[in-house]
Amino acid sequence: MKSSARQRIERLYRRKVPSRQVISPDLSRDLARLSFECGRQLGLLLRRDGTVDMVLVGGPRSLYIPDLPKSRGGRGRLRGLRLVHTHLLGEPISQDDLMDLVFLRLDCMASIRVDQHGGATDLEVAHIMPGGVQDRPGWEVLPLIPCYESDALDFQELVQSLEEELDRNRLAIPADVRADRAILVSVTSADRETARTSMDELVELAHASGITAADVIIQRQREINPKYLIGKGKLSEIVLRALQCGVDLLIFDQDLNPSQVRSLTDTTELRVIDRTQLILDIFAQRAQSREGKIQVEMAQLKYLLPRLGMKDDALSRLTGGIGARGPGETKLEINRRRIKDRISHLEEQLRMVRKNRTQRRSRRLRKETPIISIVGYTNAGKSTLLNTLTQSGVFVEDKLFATLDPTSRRLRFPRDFEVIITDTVGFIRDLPKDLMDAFAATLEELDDADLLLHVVDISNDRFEEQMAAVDRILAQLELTEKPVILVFNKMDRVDPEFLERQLRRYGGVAISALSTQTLEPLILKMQEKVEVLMEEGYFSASSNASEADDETGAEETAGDWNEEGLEPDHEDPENPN
Ligand SMILES: Nc1nc2c(ncn2[C@@H]2O[C@H](COP(=O)(O)OP(=O)(O)OP(=O)(O)O)[C@@H](O)[C@H]2O)c(=O)[nH]1
Ligand SMILES: [Mg+2]
Repeated sequence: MKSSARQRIERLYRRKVPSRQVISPDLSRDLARLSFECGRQLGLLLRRDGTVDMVLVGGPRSLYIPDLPKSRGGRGRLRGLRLVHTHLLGEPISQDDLMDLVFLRLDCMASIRVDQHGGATDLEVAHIMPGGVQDRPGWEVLPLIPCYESDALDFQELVQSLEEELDRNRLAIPADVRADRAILVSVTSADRETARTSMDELVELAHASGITAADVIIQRQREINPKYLIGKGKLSEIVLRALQCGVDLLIFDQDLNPSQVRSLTDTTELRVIDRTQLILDIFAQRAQSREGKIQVEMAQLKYLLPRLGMKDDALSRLTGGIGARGPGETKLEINRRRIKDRISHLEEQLRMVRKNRTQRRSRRLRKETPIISIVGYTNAGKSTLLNTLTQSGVFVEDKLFATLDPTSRRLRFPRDFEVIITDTVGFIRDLPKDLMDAFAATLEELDDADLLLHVVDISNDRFEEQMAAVDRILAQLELTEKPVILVFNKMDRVDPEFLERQLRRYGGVAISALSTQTLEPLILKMQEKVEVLMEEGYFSASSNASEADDETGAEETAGDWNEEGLEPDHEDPENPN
């Protein structure tokens, strides 16, 4: 470019537009002329007060906007900058222009059409639509205005009404809810039904983490480009929705690799987390025991590690997690070295916690008390069942993952023998590999279980899928050899005929964990199973058991064995927990 042209372009920085105008007629004329002479698009990023923030020089057909500094105000706000640029071929506002309008949350995007003599003909202005109407684009392109009349459009009024409407949208939501809202996004090649199902679960997971879904966007595409994951057009829709809902958090149903997170956060300027991180967040909120907490922190750190080494700001957004519950406090604190040190420290602690537990457990094993463990998909009603069975105050809540730590209680059967019954954390489909360890640790107790109660929420439309997910995880944990009672819970919520059909098909017992009266068949079945196990000598491995056998002749009748064999335990004050 000639140096005279360069000088003239630089002088644009000194220009100022009256604050009521998008652009003044004389500045649009000068911009058109200069742009025509260099054969390049020129653009001005203008502040609200009409001063020039940045002068942009493009090619004949395009303009590249560099990274803008982080914007004020954050969510639900316009950036306070507008872009006015030239279109040398007299072309209308383009798709790219509209994308920039949305991604940069500009006050407005304007183009000056330049004719073949370098004259400024018309001004075209587009702005975001704060209202968000279904199936309508999130922007509006205003009718052309002749450039010499460009001062007729009241820019100040336009911006004010846009911001007012955005504020209204935002303020319509109570303040305490506002902070914890997100747009849930799924980008998938799966069929509609699968995508929907998975999304429903993500909504539930978000709920369990205390987050409301402001909107749900499912993008099905045949092929997924791993680099961009999602097309620019769709992404702009998401950014618009976020702006319209006053939300700054996106939760993806797919696991995102580090570079996907980076490119998404960079483009959208929103916080982006994936399903794994959401589950980790839930684990972090719910973990009670020392081991649970250690496991969750380890999983969080392991998730973080490969994501280090990206730009600082992206990292802080990443480690900020949902409510800054991530493991890191400040940017500086986080580096690979420290994280690795922390992980080995945690591993060491974990070894110690486990050793203690093994000792505790072997004490318990010697006592010969059968252990029954309740397993099942999350929200199936496991804790409720344990509660009702034992009248104990185990934490029950209508959220996914209400339980993260196994809770044990003693239960005395009608025939007066005792078992230990343990609750477990809910299983979930597609548990990410990295979470499997944390999850398995909370389930290690299951190794000791003599009998599993597989609780199924029969009132859930997808109970079969959930049963399969649980079976899969049991197989992964190598627990398939254990005897299982299939328990169809929430029978109060389904049609009796339907229930009958399922019972015929799968076997098992139906209950409503909420009501003690319905539990009898289950209790009888448990009793029966435990007795069978006892008859099979299931508990006679240790020396204690053979002593008991000698004294009571357990081989003859299980009843005798029950009456006397476990007697000492009834008074044993030791809490198995
Ligand atoms: N209608 C009905 N609701 C039930 C029944 N059993 C449990 N629920 C409800 O289901 C929800 C989940 O119960 P929980 O016992 O917390 O489920 P959970 O399997 O322990 O869940 P996680 O610990 O999160 O895996 C609660 O709102 C219970 O009140 C039932 O028999 N009938
Ligand atoms: Mg529970």
